[in-house]
Amino acid sequence: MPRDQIRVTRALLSVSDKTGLTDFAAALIGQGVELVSTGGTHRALTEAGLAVREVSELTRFPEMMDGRVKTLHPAVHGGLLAVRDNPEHQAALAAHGIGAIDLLVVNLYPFEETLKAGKGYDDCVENIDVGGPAMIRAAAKNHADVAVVVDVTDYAAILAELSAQTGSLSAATRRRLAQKAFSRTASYDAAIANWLAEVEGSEAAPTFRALGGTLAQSLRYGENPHQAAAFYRLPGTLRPGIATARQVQGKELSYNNLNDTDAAYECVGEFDPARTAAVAIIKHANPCGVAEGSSLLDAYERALACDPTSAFGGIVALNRTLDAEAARKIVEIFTEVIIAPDASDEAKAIIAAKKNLRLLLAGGLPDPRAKGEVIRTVAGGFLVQGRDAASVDEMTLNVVTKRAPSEAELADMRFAYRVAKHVKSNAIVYAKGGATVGIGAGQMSRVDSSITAARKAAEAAQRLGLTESLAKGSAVASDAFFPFADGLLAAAEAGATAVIQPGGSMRDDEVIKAADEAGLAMVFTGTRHFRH
Ligand SMILES: NC(=O)c1ncn([C@@H]2O[C@H](COP(=O)(O)O)[C@@H](O)[C@H]2O)c1NC=O
Repeated sequence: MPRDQIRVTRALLSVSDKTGLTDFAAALIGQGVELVSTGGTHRALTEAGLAVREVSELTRFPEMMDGRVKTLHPAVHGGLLAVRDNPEHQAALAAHGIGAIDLLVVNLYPFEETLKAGKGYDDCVENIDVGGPAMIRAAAKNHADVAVVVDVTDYAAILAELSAQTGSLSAATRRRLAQKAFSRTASYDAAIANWLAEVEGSEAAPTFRALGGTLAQSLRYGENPHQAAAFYRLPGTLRPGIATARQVQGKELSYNNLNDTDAAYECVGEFDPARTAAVAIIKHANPCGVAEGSSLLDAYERALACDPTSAFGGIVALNRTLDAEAARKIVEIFTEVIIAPDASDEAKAIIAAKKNLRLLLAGGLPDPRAKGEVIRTVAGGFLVQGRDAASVDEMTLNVVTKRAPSEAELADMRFAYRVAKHVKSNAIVYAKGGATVGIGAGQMSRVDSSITAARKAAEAAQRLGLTESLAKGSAVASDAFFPFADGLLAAAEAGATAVIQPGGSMRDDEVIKAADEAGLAMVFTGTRHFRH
């Protein structure tokens, strides 16, 4: 186990982000610490009137090759890696005139920021730090004798400890700093590896997978209060979504809010704002109402009508700039989160009256066709797959029944299939006139989802004082094939006249026959939209 206290007598500072640097360095000098630093850091410190040696004095080499080589030298790495109570290491230091370094302060070239700024290939390559991670890893390995600081937010705590412990840092602090240092270099390298994979187009299953992120938000708890949780942002994400959205107002977001808002925004992203206004209302990551409309207000009212009971306490996602009319209507019922590309000032003022209501502005809509990866953990591992970027607009719809769908039925089929992609399997969606009228989600049997969706459509009609179910004359979408005719017949009984499904069941013939007998028009897409 490392010695408990190490006295800090010499520090090497090499930082790209110079926030808080001069105050920190001045306080270190005040603690009697000798400072060494690299070019730009040295410049900043001397300009502030601080006494600091340049690293080239130690290495007896100038910085060269645009800074690609400045600290990659035994005079630096020997000073970081030497074990203090190892006589051979000490003899090597003495023989080569190398001084030990007790504290390393490094933050890296801003690779992630360069990526985020959308800079080109050459800029990204130039911002891959090599000497910094090498020093960080050396100091972190040798945490028995060396402390390594990689985060400017740690400066204050380090100074407090140095001053409380008369210039020393404890083993516990050094271990904590070493852990953070290795997490930093790992997430940095992950960002680089994933960027290259994106640029070059990676293999489907590379031997090694790097996953790295930066804390976006500590969360009070996870899905349940007894689960710890936090939200991490992947580096370089430019696609608008939950991780890039700006929270304008409202209570702190919870784990469930983040998960549900993600589902809501991905769903509403299916609807091109240049073509139509659209709203998705989500509960427990499933849509409970989705609609297009002549305006956001119209779309919201139609989405809400599908299942207002479930919509209570839901997440509302809109595909256009939130306007005052829609905002006024949305705040009439309890809503957890609203997410939109933007909001008018009037809409913001209306939402502001509800202090707890979270308003997130994402700056744009996620492109549902954009390639990307989705990752989920399983016990002891994680699963990686491409995002479901398939769109019904690009599918060939094969009419398999005697009756071909009408134009209106085709439009409803497409709408229903677009929504079904975002409903947990087994997914059944009834839609009419560009609005869902009944959704069955997450049932273990497809026929149960059909029945649930039909019940929802009947209840929606009752609420409106109508005698006929809203499913009457609707199109029904199924995310995967009907294995038997029963689910399809349940839909026909509920009043659907048109069916869209991938097809591909061993019993497709039976299902098609049942559809013909019920007078339905049915199309096969050939593409499944499972979502588990
Ligand atoms: N090549 C090297 O030997 C090297 N040593 C340190 N750096 C980085 O240079 C930056 C600081 O440079 P400056 O002090 O010149 O502003 C730090 O982000 C540090 O991680 C290096 N740069 C890149 O690899």
